[in-house]
Amino acid sequence: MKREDVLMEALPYIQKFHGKTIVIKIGGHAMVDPNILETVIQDAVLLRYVGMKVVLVHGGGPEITEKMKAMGKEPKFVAGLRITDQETLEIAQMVLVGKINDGIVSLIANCGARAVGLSGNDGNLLIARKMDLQKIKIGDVEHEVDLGHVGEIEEVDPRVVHCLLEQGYIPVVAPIGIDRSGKSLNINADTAAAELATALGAFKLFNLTDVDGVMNADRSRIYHRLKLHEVEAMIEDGIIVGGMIPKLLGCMKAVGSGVTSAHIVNGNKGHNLLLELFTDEGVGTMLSV
Ligand SMILES: Nc1ncnc2c1ncn2[C@@H]1O[C@H](COP(=O)(O)OP(=O)(O)O)[C@@H](O)[C@H]1O
Ligand SMILES: CC(=O)N[C@@H](CCC(=O)OP(=O)(O)O)C(=O)O
Repeated sequence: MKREDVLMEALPYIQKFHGKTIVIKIGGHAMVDPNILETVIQDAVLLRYVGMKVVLVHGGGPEITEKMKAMGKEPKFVAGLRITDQETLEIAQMVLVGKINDGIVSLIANCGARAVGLSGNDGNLLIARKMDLQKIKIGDVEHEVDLGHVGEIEEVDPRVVHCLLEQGYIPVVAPIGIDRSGKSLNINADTAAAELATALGAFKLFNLTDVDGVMNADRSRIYHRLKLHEVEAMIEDGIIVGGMIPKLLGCMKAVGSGVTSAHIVNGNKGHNLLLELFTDEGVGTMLSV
């Protein structure tokens, strides 16, 4: 394909997406290489300059795990959610708000746009409540597990994000929520991104992770297009497991509540965000109703 053909293929998409809101979740596994993260940020800034309203939500799971291990703590997960005691919550806040959020805001500035970092307590953005006990099966016996300071989002007040978008800023959101008494809660970043996309009435939700998309049972191929009922069946059949569960539950909720499509894309491959958005074939998995 000639270089001008690439641009001509993108043009109708650029026109269609102008003025639309896109929520991009950058997973911790898509931030391991700083050079790749910089490419993702360059893409996000480009989207902002072609007239899209860009909101970033970031994770940081691998870095929280690393810090926990360095402090002699063993990380434990239930259905992709981290069991969070008081010390783990403090580590998560330090890593997510103190380090990663700040780093992304600086990277955006280096790429020539303006960003503002937020977490769930800013403008009551993510109001949550402590998550109920989770049921897990060990052998034939069902156990109830308390996840600790893990939040389930009750309400999103997107006004602070709207204000920033109107003023041309890129909001960068860390997945820490607050409960109604002002206590912080650790929230899965995929869930936070999906709830935010829904509350903003976003056009698209993007999930940048470390696999090319949603894969089949033996991980030999990816699905480029999936419908809600197909994903439901894949979760039930155990084809979708671990960290992919909150990702897809979030995408399903967003798409079921009016977000036109949700995309799972490999964030570790250069400019995949642009390729998924602006080419006919795309590169990852697109989920729609
Ligand atoms: N059906 C599936 N297709 C692709 N990946 C899957 C699937 N089920 C589970 N996974 C796992 O989900 C992981 C992505 O989730 P996670 O580790 O939480 O990433 P992130 O930090 O980007 O949020 C993949 O690396 C993969 O191991
Ligand atoms: C409750 C819960 O699991 N919170 C997550 C928050 C960060 C996150 O979701 O990061 P990724 O997107 O990189 O996985 C955690 O502690 O790992």
